[in-house]
Amino acid sequence: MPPVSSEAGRARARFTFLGPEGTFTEAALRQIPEVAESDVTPSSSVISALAAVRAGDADYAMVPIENSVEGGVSATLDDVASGDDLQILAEVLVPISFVLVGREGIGLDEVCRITTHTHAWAQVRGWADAHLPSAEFTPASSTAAGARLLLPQPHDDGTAAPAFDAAVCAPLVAEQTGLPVLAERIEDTAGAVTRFVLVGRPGPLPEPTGSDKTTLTVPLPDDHPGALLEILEQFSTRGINLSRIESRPTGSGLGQYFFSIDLEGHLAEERVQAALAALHRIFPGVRFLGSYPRAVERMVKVPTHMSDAAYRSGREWVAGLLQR
Ligand SMILES: O=C(O)C(=O)Cc1ccccc1
Repeated sequence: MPPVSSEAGRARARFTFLGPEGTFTEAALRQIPEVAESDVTPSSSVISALAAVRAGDADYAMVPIENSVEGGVSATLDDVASGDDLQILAEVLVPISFVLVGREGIGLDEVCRITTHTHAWAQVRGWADAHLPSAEFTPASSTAAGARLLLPQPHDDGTAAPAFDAAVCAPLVAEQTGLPVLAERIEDTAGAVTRFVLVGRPGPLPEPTGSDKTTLTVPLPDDHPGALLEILEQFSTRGINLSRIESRPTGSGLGQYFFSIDLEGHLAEERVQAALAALHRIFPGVRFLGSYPRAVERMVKVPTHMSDAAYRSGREWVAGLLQR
């Protein structure tokens, strides 16, 4: 990422994340070296974390964007697609494994009410169907927030039972809270990975590394036949590979969609600039959400005729023709 910057006059950068302490998002944030020297404050939702950045109450927010099993995190994809512009500065991958923690004194066979984040539930549903078929699920704002609902609440006199019997969360949360672990490694798919992004306000781009991604959203006009094909053509004719493309409803009516796209390349590259300029010509609502290094390095192989040198030489040739 570019050098971490804080608002004028403030010495330390301010980071926020989908909290509370112990979420997978916090594990992602702790992978950013600059965080050790910065102020870190949890947010209670993805939307409030991004709102804090937009309002200038935080400089950066870490939020989940995509899971290898469950797909896109709609709260993030939708929020960055509208409102004041934001910019992705880095991506982080976190391997995901879940435990089931219980409220004090409960056994696995007594669990009737489970809470966790919807993305966690989607990844343990098979295990829950097999082991706790009649348990009822209630969504929580995050895995760690769900687990904390099993602790005696500050206003309790100790007689009220928690509203839930068990929660699905990271093993770290069991250590942090002392909640008993009822079952371990309960994910249905071993090796699941969640991708998180560090988001700031628009500013300088991270330097190109040759192993970069660029994220965009493209709203689809409903009177534009072949729109998807036209979007894809801008990338394919310039040899640009897409690593993610998904459609999301805009929320403004049935049939209104935008595409959320990750492509392999950096805005500093001529072929990416050319594709974006063409997209903007056809779909003026296109939104640039940042160019940043891939978490796992994979150098992009650019065909010779799509290289910066080839673009430059084409431009110079045309300029020469005009000067004859
Ligand atoms: O709730 C969390 O801990 C999160 O960070 C969101 C999430 C939930 C499930 C898998 C990955 C991330």
